[in-house]
Amino acid sequence: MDIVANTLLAAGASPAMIHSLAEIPDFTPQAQALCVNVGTLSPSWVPAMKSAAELMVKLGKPWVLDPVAAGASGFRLNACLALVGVKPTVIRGNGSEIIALSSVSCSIKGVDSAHGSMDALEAAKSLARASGSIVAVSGAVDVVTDGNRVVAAHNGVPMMQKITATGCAVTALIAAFVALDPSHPLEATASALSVFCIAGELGMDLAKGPASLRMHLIDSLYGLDEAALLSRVRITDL
Ligand SMILES: Nc1ncnc2c1ncn2[C@@H]1O[C@H](COP(=O)(O)OP(=O)(O)OP(=O)(O)O)[C@@H](O)[C@H]1O
Ligand SMILES: Cc1ncsc1CCO
Ligand SMILES: [Mg+2]
Repeated sequence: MDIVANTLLAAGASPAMIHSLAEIPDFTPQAQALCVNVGTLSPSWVPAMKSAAELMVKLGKPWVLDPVAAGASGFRLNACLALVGVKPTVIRGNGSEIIALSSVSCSIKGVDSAHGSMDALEAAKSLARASGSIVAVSGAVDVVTDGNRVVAAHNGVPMMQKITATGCAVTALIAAFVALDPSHPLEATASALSVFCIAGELGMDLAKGPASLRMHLIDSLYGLDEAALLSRVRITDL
């Protein structure tokens, strides 16, 4: 929750971390986008997540799902599948999570991925077609698809995997980007992944290891300007 909220603040967005079902009717209509993250899921949170997602759909606003460790337990997988049924605008996971959600058999080793993003490309396309969501798979190359078109975002550094919840943070950043451009969710998703990964590259130039990268990534995101972005961004069609 810390790195997610601070990533959003550094990017100029305004985070609010909400769990209680009692607050959904008052709070959700004020949000321009919703990010649902099942990382530390407990049973009482599931109705709040579903209710918030349903309200966003009713209001015609975007919502984004991070299916953390989706295949690691039946409880998580069922909760994630129920949330996919509420039509997320975007689903962003690592390779193992997208493969699990797409019902292709796979082995899970916890919240980290045992699969590269390219291993999950076909799973991502079929999940996008079945759900109607944009599906993004993070990894050395981030892939984003609507089920037909596939784009790849090539920025980032491997050390980002050594900071917990960089994936969660970039999912929240995707929600912020989709809020600004709701009619282009694929482009907004690829852009958010690129921006976050370029901040990682700039941060890595100053970092000594994961803890200082975490700090420098957030500082670099805060200070990122158009010139640095345009000189580094690498998004291609696949
Ligand atoms: N090998 C890599 N090279 C470059 N960038 C990477 C690499 N691996 C991950 N990233 C970037 O790190 C960020 C987190 O992606 P990752 O796939 O590790 O998410 P995740 O497994 O869901 O992480 P978490 O569960 O800790 O939140 C993404 O922005 C991704 O682009
Ligand atoms: C380590 C961890 N456990 C539950 S959520 C989370 C953050 C990375 O997804
Ligand atoms: Mg994750």
